[in-house]
Amino acid sequence: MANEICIEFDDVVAGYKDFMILNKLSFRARRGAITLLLGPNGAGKSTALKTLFGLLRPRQGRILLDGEDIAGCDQKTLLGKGVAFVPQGRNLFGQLSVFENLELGGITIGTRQTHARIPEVLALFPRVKERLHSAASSLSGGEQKQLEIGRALLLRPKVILVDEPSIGLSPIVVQDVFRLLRGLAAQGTTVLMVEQNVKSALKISDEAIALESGRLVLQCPAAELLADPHIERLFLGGAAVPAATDAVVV
Ligand SMILES: Nc1ncnc2c1ncn2[C@@H]1O[C@H](COP(=O)(O)OP(=O)(O)OP(=O)(O)O)[C@@H](O)[C@H]1O
Repeated sequence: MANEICIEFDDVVAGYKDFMILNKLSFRARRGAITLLLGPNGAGKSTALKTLFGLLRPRQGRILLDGEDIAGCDQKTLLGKGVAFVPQGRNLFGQLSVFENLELGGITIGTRQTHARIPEVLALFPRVKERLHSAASSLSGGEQKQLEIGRALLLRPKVILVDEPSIGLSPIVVQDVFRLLRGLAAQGTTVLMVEQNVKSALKISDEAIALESGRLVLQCPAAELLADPHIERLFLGGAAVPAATDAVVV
């Protein structure tokens, strides 16, 4: 199971209006692993997640989920297939309570099932649980991010897409969020993450994928990239590729 491919991008071209951001992007992500998307600003990392979640329709190429082409499916269909997305920034209904936000996360599975699953999600987040009837906006930034992830987990997704979860969080809280993602992966959830906090994210990731101008420039084990003394160069917009020994350089 550890080496099964869960997600595959195969020559995906996608963008906004006539401006293509992903230029024949191909990569694979293993089931139960954390795959980290890296690269300079504007490389297309968030666009890759959005395209996978059906927010952009690919102009070309295939996106396979467990071997099935899901390119162009809408979000409801994707949620039904077990794909959840935690976008960048704040995505809660601030005036609604924690509980009400969780209820909205279960809209596709019905009230009964949602209510049955809320306790299992809250068990992961004791601090959020204590604030169940408070307005979501009154939670700390870290608690809000945990609630967003919890809302996504209500659907018991097999794939979770997480875009820059550490933004605005203190280093300790970031570690909590990362530990949670690590725990989900250990239970078999496939995690695809974009994160600017590169070194911390590599420490909890299994695989690193670097994009540049919407193309794959490097795929290698996260630990190898972390050990590379030239790692910084990848994130300063240059085309430099570190000399990780097992790296697949495209
Ligand atoms: N809604 C949009 N309409 C038009 N262009 C967009 C839109 N969203 C993103 N872009 C452009 O697409 C390019 C890739 O953006 P994307 O957010 O995927 O990059 P990224 O690799 O995630 O970068 P960052 O690290 O800065 O978040 C950028 O040039 C961006 O300006």
